Order: sequence, then C-alpha cells, then structure tokens
Amino acid sequence: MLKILVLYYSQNGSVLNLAREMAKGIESVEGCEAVLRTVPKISTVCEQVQADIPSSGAPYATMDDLRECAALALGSPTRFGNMAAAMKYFLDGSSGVWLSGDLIGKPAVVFTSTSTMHGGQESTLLTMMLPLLHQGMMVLGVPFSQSDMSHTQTGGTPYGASHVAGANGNPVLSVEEKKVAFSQGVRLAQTARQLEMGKQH
Ligand SMILES: Cc1cc2nc3c(=O)[nH]c(=O)nc-3n(C[C@H](O)[C@H](O)[C@H](O)COP(=O)(O)O)c2cc1C
Repeated sequence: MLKILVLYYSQNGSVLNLAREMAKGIESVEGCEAVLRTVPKISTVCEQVQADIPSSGAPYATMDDLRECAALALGSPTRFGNMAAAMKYFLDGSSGVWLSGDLIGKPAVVFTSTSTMHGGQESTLLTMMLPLLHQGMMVLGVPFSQSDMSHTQTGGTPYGASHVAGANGNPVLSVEEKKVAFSQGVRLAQTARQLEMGKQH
C-alpha cells in the first residue's frame, strides 16, 4: 500500500472537509491509502503545551509521517493571504527531512479555504508550494480537464482545491468544491503510483 499523507490544519472544519474529499479520491485509486494527520495549534504563550494526542480528530503529524509518505496533500485555512502559522511552524521544523532529501521527487498538492471569494486563495496556495519545492517535491495543480473547474461559482482553482466558507465560516462544501478536491486526490495518488511503478523497472 502506498501511504499518502493528507496533512491539514483546520479550526472550523472547512479545510478538514476538503481533506476528507481528498482522502476519498486517494483511496479510490488501487493500492493507495490516505493517512490523515493534523498539526497542533500554536500559542504566543511559550509555556503552554498541548497533549501529544488530540482529544478528537486526526493524530498529530510527526516528521516520520513526512519522511515515509509516498505523496503529500497539504491543506491550511487562509490567514491574511497566507497559510496558518500552525502549519508554517510544523514545516519550519522539517529541516531534518530537507537534509535527508526524503521528500525529493515525491508528488504534492495544496488546498485551502477562505471566508471570502477574493480573500487570497491563490496567494495562500502558491506560497504553500514554496516549502514543498525547497523539499524537492513535484507540485501538481488541477487541470481544466476537470470540468467543474470551469463551472464552479465558489472554490476550485488551478493551484489547488479550495472552499469559500462565507462570513459565517460555513464548512459545507459545494458539489463542485467536493469534486475538485476528490479529483485532486485521485491525481495525486495516480501520480504516486506511476512513479512507484517506474522505480520497480
Ligand atoms: C486570523 C485569521 C485570518 C484570516 N484571513 C483571511 C483572509 O486573508 N482571507 C479570507 O478570505 N479569509 C480569512 N480568514 C477566514 C478563514 O480563512 C476561513 O474562515 C476558513 O474557511 C477557515 O478554515 P477552517 O474552517 O478549516 O478553519 C481568516 C481567519 C482568521 C482567524
């Protein structure tokens, strides 16, 4: 089984729902398993620590999850046009993985959620790609052959799946947002599989 890491941060469930659709897409590809992981909140109060295991939801990711994955789907809410600090903090701790080169040549995708339509989805998605490129990953987008991309009235971008949650933070995905996220999971898993098969020859 190829383990594909779906690493996300979500406060109100929007990015979590995208992660779940992505995982369904991954698991629809034969031989691929989605491993859902999250990261803890961070605090400006340095003394404050969280339990090692969250009280509910996906377990916290470790650096070994990163090292051992065959591919990575990385999701974060948009915070002022960028990824959330909690995800950035986790990635900033991955220099050991960078030194080992364990992510070089592995495929990756990114996804996000915003409250507003023009609130920075593209800037978040594009900047989330940067640490992955430094890690040597091969970043995939969403092609317009995915027909929902041309019809969506909410989320779904060529840079990655997305959701527009609105002012009240509604985490329920539109049909198109679900389909774009699912298809991105499929594309990631199929690419990981093809790369794996190439190694075996
Ligand atoms: C500190 C902060 C900054 C935010 N910045 C933006 C932003 O730049 N653009 C935007 O449209 N929404 C912004 N939002 C809203 C979130 O991106 C949005 O509610 C998202 O759907 C949350 O995802 P989640 O439900 O997975 O936590 C911000 C929210 C917070 C708390």
